[in-house]
Amino acid sequence: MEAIGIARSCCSSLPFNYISSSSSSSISFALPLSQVRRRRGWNWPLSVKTHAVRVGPNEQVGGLTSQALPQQDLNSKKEVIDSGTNSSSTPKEEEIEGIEEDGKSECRVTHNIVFVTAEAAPYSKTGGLGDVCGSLPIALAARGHRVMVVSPRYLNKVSEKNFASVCDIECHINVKCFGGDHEVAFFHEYRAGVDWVFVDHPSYHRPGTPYGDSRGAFGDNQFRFTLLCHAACEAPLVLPLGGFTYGEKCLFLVNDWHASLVPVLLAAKYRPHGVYQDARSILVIHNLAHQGVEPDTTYGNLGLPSEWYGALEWIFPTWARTHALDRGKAVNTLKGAVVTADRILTVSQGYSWEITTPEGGNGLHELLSSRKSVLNGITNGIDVDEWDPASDKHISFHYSSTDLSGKVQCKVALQKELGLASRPDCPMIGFIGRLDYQKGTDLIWSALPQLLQDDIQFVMLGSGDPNTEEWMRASEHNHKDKFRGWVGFSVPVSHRITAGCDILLMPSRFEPCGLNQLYAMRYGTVPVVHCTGGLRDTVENFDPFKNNGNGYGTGWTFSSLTKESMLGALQVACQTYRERKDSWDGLMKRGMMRDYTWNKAATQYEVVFQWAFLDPPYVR
Ligand SMILES: Nc1ncnc2c1ncn2[C@@H]1O[C@H](COP(=O)(O)OP(=O)(O)O[C@H]2O[C@H](CO)[C@@H](O)[C@H](O)[C@H]2O)[C@@H](O)[C@H]1O
Repeated sequence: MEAIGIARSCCSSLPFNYISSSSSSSISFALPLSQVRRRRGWNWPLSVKTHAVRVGPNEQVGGLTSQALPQQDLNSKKEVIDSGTNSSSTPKEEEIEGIEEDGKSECRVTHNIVFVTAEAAPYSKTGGLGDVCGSLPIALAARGHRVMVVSPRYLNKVSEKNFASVCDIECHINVKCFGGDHEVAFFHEYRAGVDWVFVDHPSYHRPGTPYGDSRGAFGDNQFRFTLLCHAACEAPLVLPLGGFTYGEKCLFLVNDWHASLVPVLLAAKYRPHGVYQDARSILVIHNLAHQGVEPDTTYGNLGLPSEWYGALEWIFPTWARTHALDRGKAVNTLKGAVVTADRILTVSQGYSWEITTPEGGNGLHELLSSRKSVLNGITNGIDVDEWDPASDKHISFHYSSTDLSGKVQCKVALQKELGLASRPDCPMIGFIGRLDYQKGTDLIWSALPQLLQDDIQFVMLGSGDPNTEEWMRASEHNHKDKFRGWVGFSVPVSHRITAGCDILLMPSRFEPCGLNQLYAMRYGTVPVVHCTGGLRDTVENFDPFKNNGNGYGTGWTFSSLTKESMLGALQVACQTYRERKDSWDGLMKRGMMRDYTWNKAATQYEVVFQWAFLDPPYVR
């Protein structure tokens, strides 16, 4: 094990690779963030005033090393931070983009990165989390980082084939939680430069999605994802992937509540014993609406020391309690990560602000606001190979921004597939997504009768809320000539809808980033979206007069979230489609020509990685 020194007080202790900061006004240099953290008044004792610091060079065991930042990099980094931040603000995305030029090729400072996630496509996917954790690791590996993704090995009849090339590496560990020892095994595949590691346990082998089945969420999800987190903490220490472990100096990227115990475990279980002193963790929030909240009596099951209860403690407000004797006491897994992670990221900049407001914070806005100094947003990229209209294997005709002729052929093929009249000139609107309150499908439900009075075709693909599924089936029955409701989950159909439609509708109540509007724009399908979160950040509202009358924008954003404003935006979009072909062409082409690559986002992640290593890790 490497040399670790336990330290001096916060104020004086800086890891050896810090540069002098006495004249800096930047918070990152003037005040170690762990100290800022301690001043926020969170609900546990603040008495521990020391933390571990590295006292010597930290050689890695693995092949690619996490190096100490070269002095020259630190200087340029300092400039980036100092130039755009005042003493209390978070570095902005523009600043993150400011050093993007540097990152076009391979990254100069590489890390051992461990993604922890409940989903990673193509092995498992119920939504955007799977997409992101299936692509971003590959983009980071291509830039020189050593990357591992740790996720459960879900086996149901449908998903088994997704894990066909994954091998048992015959490494078993016992996880102590839920009152016993639970043996988990590790499976592995090295693909696209990434170590895909799967945690195997009988609780991951059952019909349904990763989270539930037709009867609702699985009752033991807290147990299943507790296992995942414990196993993910062990993986870098015990798995000799390619002959070498990742070792202790790694960077955990923990995604959503399912992975949120990882930073708590690092702080509560490992660091007090001298392990993972040089590791960092970044919480990536894809959706704050799900926080992994369970009764407080379950805390003892999590394998955490009792004195860390405060990190997860969660008291429901009075109005949210179920009866007079309900004291509202719970444990909130995501909150634990918000408290203990070294940095926090969301999947768009707009959403990173929204979650600090009472409207968007799902009860965590005050805590998140208190961590603004380590909170950033980076807009997701997309897998531009999987989603490429010029080569997509799921569509019969191909096209590009320079030759759009295949697009209308895709539309006619889709109309045929769905049994709708083949009408190349009829505006075709699509919706793809989870049938969930978040996605605003209730708005579509209430607006459909009015919408279908117009001469349009409308196709919805989705699964989720049973009532909405039933409504989709009934609407298809009642509007056979205009509406199709495809209930289920089908990636090929989602590609064909994205290619075949003219307009993609996304009336999301909130949208941390949103991927479908990005796919749509890449396919020349014009998004009409509620102006929120990542939708606001990524869809530029159409203005025919801007740009010397040549037009500006890639779609329509409507606000407020009402049936009327949504119908209004759709009406304008359909009218433009019918009457302004030149404007429509401009909208399509501008959307198709944008840069959606993960490489762009990956360079921004790298800046945040550097910031994470500039501060000492979280210790209580
Ligand atoms: N029935 C179906 N059949 C086939 N494919 C389907 C489908 N339903 C959904 N999909 C696919 O699942 C993905 C959903 O992407 P979203 O961005 O809408 O993610 P979601 O809300 O799940 O995730 C959260 O995480 C992502 C990633 O960070 C954020 O973009 C988002 O805002 C946040 O809510 C897309 O690839 C979509 O095509």
